[in-house]
Amino acid sequence: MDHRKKEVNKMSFFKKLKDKFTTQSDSMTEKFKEGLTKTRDSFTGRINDLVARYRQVDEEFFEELEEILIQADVGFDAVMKLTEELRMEVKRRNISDTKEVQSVISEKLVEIYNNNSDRSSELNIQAEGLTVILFVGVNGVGKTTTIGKLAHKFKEEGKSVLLAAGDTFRAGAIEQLEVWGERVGVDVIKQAAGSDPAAVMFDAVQSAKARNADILICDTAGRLQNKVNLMKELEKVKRVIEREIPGAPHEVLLVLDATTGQNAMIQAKTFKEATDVSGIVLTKLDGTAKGGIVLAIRNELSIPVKFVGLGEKMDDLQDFDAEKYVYGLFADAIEKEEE
Ligand SMILES: Nc1nc2c(ncn2[C@@H]2O[C@H](COP(=O)(O)OP(=O)(O)OP(=O)(O)O)[C@@H](O)[C@H]2O)c(=O)[nH]1
Repeated sequence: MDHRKKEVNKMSFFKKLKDKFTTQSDSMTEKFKEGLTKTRDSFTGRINDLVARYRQVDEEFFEELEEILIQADVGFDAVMKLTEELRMEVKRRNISDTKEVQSVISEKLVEIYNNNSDRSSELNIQAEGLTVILFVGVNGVGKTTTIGKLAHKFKEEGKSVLLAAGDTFRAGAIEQLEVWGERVGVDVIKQAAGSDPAAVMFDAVQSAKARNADILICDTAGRLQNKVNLMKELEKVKRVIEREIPGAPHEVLLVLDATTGQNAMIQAKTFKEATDVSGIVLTKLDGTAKGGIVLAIRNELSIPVKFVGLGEKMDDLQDFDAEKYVYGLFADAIEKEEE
């Protein structure tokens, strides 16, 4: 009986993920696997190597593991939390074989992500009436591309979408948004460069209401140099939107570039102080070997990652899902897991 119980316990998290994600091929899971190739090759490759070198789970093993996790941008606090829980779990389940630990690591990564915030990863979309989504973030992180991809996603779902060119500050920002609008087939509400972003938002909300649009996605300027100005501008924009539609904006999404590591964390902290960020979009996760940043963000900021950018194509913006993410990280080992 005891033995059987152990076998059930050993029906590892890897096996669970394998059953869930490989029995029926799901294009979203494949995207996570593909998009996380760089991280998998380095981070997971190093974990495999660690497991191969250590037969026993001892203190040195944990120390090396901590280093690997920190180098993958998981973030110091999250790493400490993770390894502390791992130590307990290894004791509790009486695990001595390092191979088994890999699956427990993946399980703990999901737990740490999912337990860390009461806010869900799902977008707050209104069942009826207009949903307003405000995008914030510094220039160059992929904000415009993400707005375009998200507009495409909503259109595919049959929703009517409108874009607001609220970045009136950066040269070319309005035109760039228009290019995306044309590509996706949605209209862009704009004014001349240099005009008041709050006035653009007012127009955009009026148009969205007049057209009975489902979703209004608003771009904003990403000036960070002066936090007080940033704060004032975002407050004003939000006030105008809220006055027209009580309860809006329904989401304030901060776009961060995963390849910038600690810089992204600093930006996130500044924006969090400037405005009430409801979710993060982490772009270019496919372009970094340090995909652990997803966990650092969740752990240090307690803001859910709502979307991740896993490539440059229109359908490369994916809803974030912790299990799919971990599957992407450990895909090779999970697929090899025995039946
Ligand atoms: N590989 C990859 N590239 C991305 C992703 N998201 C955006 N990019 C690319 O990043 C570059 C910058 O994106 P843009 O949307 O143009 O961003 P930007 O105009 O520099 O700045 P903002 O719009 O102000 O953020 C573009 O070449 C995008 O194709 C992603 O998830 N993966």
